[in-house]
Amino acid sequence: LSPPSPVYDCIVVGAGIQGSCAAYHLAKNQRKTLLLEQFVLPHSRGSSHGQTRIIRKAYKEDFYAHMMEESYELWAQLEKEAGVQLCRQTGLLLMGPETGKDYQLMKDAMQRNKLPLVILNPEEFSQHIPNVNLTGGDGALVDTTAGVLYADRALSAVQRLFQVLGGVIKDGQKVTDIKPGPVVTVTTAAAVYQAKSLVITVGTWASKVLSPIGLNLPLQVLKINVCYWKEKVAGSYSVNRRFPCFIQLESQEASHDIYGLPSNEYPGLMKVCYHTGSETDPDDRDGQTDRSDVEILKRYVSRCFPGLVPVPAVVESCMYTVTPDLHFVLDYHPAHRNIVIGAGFSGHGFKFAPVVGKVLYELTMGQVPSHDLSPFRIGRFQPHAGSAQ
Ligand SMILES: Cc1cc2nc3c(=O)[nH]c(=O)nc-3n(C[C@H](O)[C@H](O)[C@H](O)COP(=O)(O)OP(=O)(O)OC[C@H]3O[C@@H](n4cnc5c(N)ncnc54)[C@H](O)[C@@H]3O)c2cc1C
Ligand SMILES: O=C(O)[C@@H]1CCCC=N1
Repeated sequence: LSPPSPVYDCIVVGAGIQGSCAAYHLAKNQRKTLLLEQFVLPHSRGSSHGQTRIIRKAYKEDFYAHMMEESYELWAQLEKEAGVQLCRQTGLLLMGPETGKDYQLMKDAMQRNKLPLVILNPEEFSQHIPNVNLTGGDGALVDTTAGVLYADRALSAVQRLFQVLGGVIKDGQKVTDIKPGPVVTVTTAAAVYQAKSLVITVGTWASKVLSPIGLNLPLQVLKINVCYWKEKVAGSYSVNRRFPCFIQLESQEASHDIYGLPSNEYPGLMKVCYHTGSETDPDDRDGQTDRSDVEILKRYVSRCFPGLVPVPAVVESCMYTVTPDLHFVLDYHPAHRNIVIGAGFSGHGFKFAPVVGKVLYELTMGQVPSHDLSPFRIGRFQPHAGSAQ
């Protein structure tokens, strides 16, 4: 007979970057914590895999800019604790119609928040960034604080730190049942676990996990084709030459943003992606084969990045979980205050993970969260539901 499982202070379901960061903060604050993951780690079936993500303070909403102030500090602390480099500063080039709403809002917010930025006029642009064609009428600015986050490395570093702090990870254990109560009971195929509180951070599986416990959120799951493009001259868009990350707003080709990161993980290949995709079931991601976004990217790359071969050399897959307003969900379950949810990261959540982990920990402890969580409340979808302060 195996000994009964202990009652944990907290169980975190889902070991992507958000759940792993929440687990890390719990363990750091002496909470006896279990992190459950359905797949054997590491895996590439969710949203946190792949080698790179953009980190930036350039946001049109002040609340994101404020959260990023702390997130940068927490990433630096994690780098120190883990003894590995997780961020590399390259700057972020933002391009978009000078008179367009998004470009103006972003520029205004950066100036309002006194973020370091450099505005480039067309002459300065072609002098400093000769291998990109700036569209006529587009403004260009650089968020100099921005750069590349090493995603896979960050995820394994956080999970390792969590274990060093005494946390327990059980992978290959899909949670199949959650019984709410003062002590929450969580069932996997292998075992039954109990905890005083539960954090649910299951990425694109959120609807599947939350609806059996009475919560239906308006989340859409999108498959993203992650495209890498070959440099005609190897190294011309390389991180080693400090080529910046970029975001293109309102391009001629696309109704959604296009973004890219310098060549890095696959030398000679630059990552350029479309910030949307086609709806999918997370358990059948590879069954979604729509590539209309790649056609949009080919036209954009051909026009604006003349130093790249305008056909992707590598296409990988990832998924977004998108809310109607593109803001996250960080809140208590409306009916169970000891169940805390982090979901709907809408394709831009990685850079916030240390601060998301911290506020999920604070909600679990019933503490006043260190950031205003009103933009992230479940009640914005369900006006009568209760929510975080
Ligand atoms: C192509 C792409 C580019 C992106 N670019 C950026 C960027 O530049 N900057 C940025 O900040 N963000 C970016 N993002 C967004 C960012 O990567 C995500 O917001 C973040 O990774 C979401 O993490 P998560 O932990 O919520 O989800 P996930 O990483 O998917 O983690 C959820 C985990 O829960 C597990 N799980 C699910 N159901 C169960 C269950 N029943 N039992 C046990 N475990 C379960 C899953 O297997 C998974 O491991 C990008 C995302 C993609 C896809
Ligand atoms: O979050 C980010 O910075 C990137 C780039 C813009 C679109 C989504 N992810």
